[in-house]
Amino acid sequence: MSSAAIDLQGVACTFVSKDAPGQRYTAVEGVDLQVQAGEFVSVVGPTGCGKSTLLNVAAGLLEPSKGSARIFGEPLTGINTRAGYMFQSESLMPWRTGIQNVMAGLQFRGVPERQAREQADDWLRRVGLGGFGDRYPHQMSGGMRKRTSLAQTLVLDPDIILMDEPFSALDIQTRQLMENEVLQLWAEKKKAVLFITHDLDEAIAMSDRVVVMSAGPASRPIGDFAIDIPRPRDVAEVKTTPRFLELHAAIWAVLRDEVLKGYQQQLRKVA
Ligand SMILES: Nc1ncnc2c1ncn2[C@@H]1O[C@H](COP(=O)(O)OP(=O)(O)OP(=O)(O)O)[C@@H](O)[C@H]1O
Repeated sequence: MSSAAIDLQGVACTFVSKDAPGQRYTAVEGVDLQVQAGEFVSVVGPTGCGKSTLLNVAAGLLEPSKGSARIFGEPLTGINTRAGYMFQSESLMPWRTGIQNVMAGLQFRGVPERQAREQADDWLRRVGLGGFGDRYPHQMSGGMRKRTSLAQTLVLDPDIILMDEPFSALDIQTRQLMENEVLQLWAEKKKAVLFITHDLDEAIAMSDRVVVMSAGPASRPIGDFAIDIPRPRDVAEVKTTPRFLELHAAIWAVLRDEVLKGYQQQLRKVA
């Protein structure tokens, strides 16, 4: 039996179609995807191919219509309690300060207030926000809110981190800083990461493996590339190396047609 951190076998997800409510739409089908403990895996693919759907399956937020999800060898039933999440959208509670946001998950788990505050304070410092814990989300920049979200996720010390385009709303400089910081924090603790992104450069720069999904319907992985660029990496610097460019060309050769198919489908939906 596989003891991968995440092991999706033969996963299919069928929804009632958003465009035609009487019909059903199979977003993903026949998906086998594993993330080993300590491995950083990115999933790329055309818009609407089912990347977030797979993440939701791994999170236990969505039960697959077919197939199975196992977490460290155990069948996943209900919410994946070994995982922490970071989504594209804001996850901070606007009525709580930064530190109160970071503490919330610990308090929910029954950690006493003082201990929770100490751990939250420590994580705020590690993400570069020491001394800013008393700010409310509306008093923070987009980058500070992301850092706070990162602290909120990591303070719970999850074995698996699920990230769905966490930095897409950030400007390019802040984004590169955050990507490097995530890599540094990941290198310290080596959690399993499943990272969803539209951005092939980001996927290659961050990951051990990049999985390419086909265009929908019934998307499935059609490419699986080991990223053999040495670590530690600086996400901006690696993009100029010959190996990065080779990998980029090889992956883009697979991804390009799917992106075009995905784009055509979007146009048909709009027409
Ligand atoms: N709850 C749902 N009900 C109906 N259709 C859904 C539901 N969730 C997802 N879908 C459809 O399944 C497909 C895959 O969606 P998903 O959000 O997983 O794609 P994605 O690859 O993450 O997209 P993007 O790259 O644009 O973020 C889309 O066509 C979407 O409309």
